This record gives sequence, structure tokens and C-alpha cells, in this order.
Amino acid sequence: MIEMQDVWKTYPNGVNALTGIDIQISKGEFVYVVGPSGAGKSTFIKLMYREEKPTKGTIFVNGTNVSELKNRYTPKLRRSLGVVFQDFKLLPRLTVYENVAFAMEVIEKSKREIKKRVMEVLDLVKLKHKARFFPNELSGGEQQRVAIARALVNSPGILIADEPTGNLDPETSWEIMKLFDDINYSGTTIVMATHNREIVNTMRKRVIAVENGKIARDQHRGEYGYED
Ligand SMILES: Nc1ncnc2c1ncn2[C@@H]1O[C@H](COP(=O)(O)OP(=O)(O)OP(=O)(O)O)[C@@H](O)[C@H]1O
Repeated sequence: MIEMQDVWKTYPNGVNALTGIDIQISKGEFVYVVGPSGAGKSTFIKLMYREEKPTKGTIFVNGTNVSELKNRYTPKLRRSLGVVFQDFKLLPRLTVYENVAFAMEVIEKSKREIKKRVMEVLDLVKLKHKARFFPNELSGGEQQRVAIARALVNSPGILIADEPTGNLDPETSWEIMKLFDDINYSGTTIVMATHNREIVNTMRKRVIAVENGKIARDQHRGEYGYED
């Protein structure tokens, strides 16, 4: 489902962010990506959703070689992947409903289909009653749930999250993690970069540790392993 073969990433300023990554992530897995600040975690996951391109190497996502993908096919790839960020990235002038509907409107789904699916995913994240609210009228945890609903609206097989609990208090972080766990249980592959040691050590999953641009550790039901 996700495969990297000898992947390297050097940024234009000469920083070697990744130096020879080989990894396979199967359908339905839940993977934490951990490691010190600046180790290359964000770069690793940005390559998956093609926010960045590798300098060298091959990346397959759902059977597509994304390292060779023409730019015009990027939107199609993005629909097979949902992405969630630390800072939510909701559109402030759109309501909760509109933020979630947006990803379906761009692929020209019918109004009826959009309404049915948007309400379905808002129900999943328990925010149907706030469909008409604007992002600044919501708590951080609620905003992240909207972002998760938006990421799921086109039923992607993979959900990628970059530090999704980084702006949330511990209790809210747990709520968000339970939601990710439910989403994974229903079959969606999850790849999550995180600094949250308590979550990683409690909700045991596969742990991939990136250090200095390399995979330093890859454990089934692993531990966080750092003191920060
Ligand atoms: N756009 C960029 N241009 C140049 N260098 C970059 C860019 N993005 C990241 N880097 C550098 O690449 C290295 C890896 O960064 P990356 O953001 O992948 O690390 P990270 O493990 O996600 O860090 P953090 O935990 O602090 O978010 C760092 O040295 C960083 O400064």
C-alpha cells in the first residue's frame, strides 16, 4: 500500500533530510512515526502525499509510483489519501459543513450526494450539531475533528497525520486518538508523526523511528523511546 525504496531527500538549501529510506506499510496498519526534532519525520510523510518530491528513489502509494507522477494527477492521489495537520488548516470563512463539503465539491459530486456524505462524516466525529458553526466558534479538539471529517469525506484508504495532537491538551488528545483508532478499526491505514510519548506508549502500534534522516527502529507494538 505504501512502499519506499532507497528514498533520499535533499532540500534546495543542501539539507539532507532523508538518506536512504526503505519501508513498507500494509493496508490497515496503524503506524506512529517518532524521532527527535528535525529528524525527518515531516519530510517522510510529506513525500507520501506528494507535498515534496524525493531527490532519489521510488515511492508507491496504492500501487501508483508517486515519485514519477505527473503534477496533473496529484489531485487524484490526494483523494486516495486524507491528511490531517497539527494546526487543523480549516478555511476560516467557511462553516463546518462547507469546510467538509469543499473536498467533494471540487470533484463535482451532486449536492445530494455531498449532503449525505458530509452529514455521515460529521456524525462519525460527533459534530453534526455544529454543522453551521464557523471554525473560530469551536474548541481546538472540535476543530481537529472537523479536519478529520474533511480528510475522510472522500473515503480514502490512507489517513496521514502530522502531529495531530500537537496543539491539544492531554484529554482532548486522547479523544482524537480514540477517533483515529476507530477509523483504523474500520480498515483505514493510518500513518501519524507524533511527539506524544504517553499516547505511543499506551496505545501500542507499529513504531517507526526516524533519526538523522534514516530509519533507526521499526517495531511492532513499539515504544516511544525518547525523553522529550
Ligand atoms: N522546506 C525545507 N527547506 C529546507 N530544509 C528543510 C525544509 N523542510 C525541512 N527541512 C530540514 O530538513 C530536516 C528534517 O526536517 P523535518 O521537518 O522533516 O523534521 P521533523 O522530524 O518533522 O521535525 P519536527 O519534529 O521538529 O517537526 C531538518 O533539518 C529541517 O530543517
